[in-house]
Amino acid sequence: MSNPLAPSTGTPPRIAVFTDFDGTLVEIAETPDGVDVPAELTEQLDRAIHEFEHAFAVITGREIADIDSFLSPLRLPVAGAHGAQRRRADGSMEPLDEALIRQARDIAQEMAPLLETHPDLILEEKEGAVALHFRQAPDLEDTCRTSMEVAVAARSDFTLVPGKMVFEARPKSFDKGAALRAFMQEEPFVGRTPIFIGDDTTDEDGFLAAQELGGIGIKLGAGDTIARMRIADVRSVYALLRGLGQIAQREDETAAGTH
Ligand SMILES: O=P(O)(O)OC[C@H]1O[C@H](O[C@H]2O[C@H](CO)[C@@H](O)[C@H](O)[C@H]2O)[C@H](O)[C@@H](O)[C@@H]1O
Repeated sequence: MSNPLAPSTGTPPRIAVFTDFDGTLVEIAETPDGVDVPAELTEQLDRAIHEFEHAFAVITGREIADIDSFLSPLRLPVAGAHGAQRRRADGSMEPLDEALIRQARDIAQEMAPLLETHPDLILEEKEGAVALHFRQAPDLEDTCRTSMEVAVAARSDFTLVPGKMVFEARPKSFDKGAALRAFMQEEPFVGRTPIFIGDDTTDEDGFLAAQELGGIGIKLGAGDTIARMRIADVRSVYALLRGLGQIAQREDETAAGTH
């Protein structure tokens, strides 16, 4: 597939757009529940869905239910819990192995004593994944890492991924790259050129998958990355989505002869 931003001599490739959520569509907040979702964002995404002919999905560490709640009334295709959960564009769910759900629950339970001792820590128990947040207690970073390492080491199906002031346990068989590849095999994504936008280390798998499929990874902010493009911040993501949406719509109108 060709680079969607390169000069094209024929019909421009249609794009499929994938974005991370926290730190990409919304600014990082002090707590997982504390994020501010501006009305401008849901309006922008509502437009984007139509401009990208529904080839738009969120790929996130959050649970799908969280994304639905934050972006209500939108119900987008979403890969949640780092891909362990996946809702396709037709609304159907990819089933998740019960054993993985159970193991994630067990990891969460093993963190209970730590939470009792340190109430500033926040635990998110997700379907198939667990996040232990230490943003309110940065001194406990090493304690959190060790506790999660021990829990994950006892379960060969799981791996530990560090995020922004958080340690997350997720199944080894899922990551954001695998989620992007799964979407790309389905309508309306199939045959399009993927663009993945993200800000965090867990987004690197998404950048790699997008680029291996002929598309582009776009990283927000500083830090090492394999993404081929970089933009500054969340506001730039809104501007990028607006611009890409306008181009996609204009190309459709031109192809339909209405321009
Ligand atoms: O893949 P993402 O969409 O980037 O989700 C990654 C994790 O994001 C959330 O935690 C992060 O954002 C919180 C709110 O801004 C912040 O308080 C926390 O310190 C960050 O780590 C979310 O709570 C996790 O479940 C996601 O996995």
